Amino acid sequence: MSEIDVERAVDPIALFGLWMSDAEAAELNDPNAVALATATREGVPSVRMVLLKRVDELGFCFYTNAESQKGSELAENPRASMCFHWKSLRRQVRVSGSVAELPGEDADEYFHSRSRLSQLGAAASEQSRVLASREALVERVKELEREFPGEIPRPDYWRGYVLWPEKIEFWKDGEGRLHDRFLFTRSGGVCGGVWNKERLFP
Ligand SMILES: Cc1cc2nc3c(=O)[nH]c(=O)nc-3n(C[C@H](O)[C@H](O)[C@H](O)COP(=O)(O)O)c2cc1C
Repeated sequence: MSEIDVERAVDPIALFGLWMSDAEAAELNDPNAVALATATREGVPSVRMVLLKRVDELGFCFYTNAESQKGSELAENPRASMCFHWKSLRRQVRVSGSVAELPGEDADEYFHSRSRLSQLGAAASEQSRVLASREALVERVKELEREFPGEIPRPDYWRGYVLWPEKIEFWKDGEGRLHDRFLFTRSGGVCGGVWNKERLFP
């Protein structure tokens, strides 16, 4: 991707797609890994990695346990921020906005597209709660294997989320710390809207 493309870009979602393709070609693993920051109602922040599974007209989609720390925080404060860092490309993308749950059918489809082992692991995990021992987790997986020899039902707490971007910032390493930064800000309501683009000091 050339400099000119970043400078000329008017659609941040399309630009993100191009950068993600570059990352898929360049990164050793998990180019879709992203730091997801959430906060409590009082604004106490927390951050962890998740995998971005899709970007579409609704926004940036990921899947997790609704009863985890992030799930609880999103339930009480449905706003979040994401930060991608592709080391091999020396690029960063930050995204922030409001978060909504995806429909159950969407979560069903993705849950059942995963390997049986991943489905068992998700069903067995009371994510973010205290676990007495590793053996207890392995035993829980074995129980579920016996209970569900066929399809494993998606646990109700296993859900998809979509971050509706209000701001997307692209950062690209430059010589002598003269990095390029472009901030796209959406205006004009929750459906569609218009992107405004500004260059920022590095
Ligand atoms: C590269 C990477 C990708 C991850 N992807 C996910 C994911 O897609 N969904 C998820 O629930 N946890 C994922 N995790 C685990 C989370 O970082 C975290 O440990 C877990 O979700 C519990 O977070 P919480 O207690 O803040 O809710 C991933 C971890 C790493 C290192």
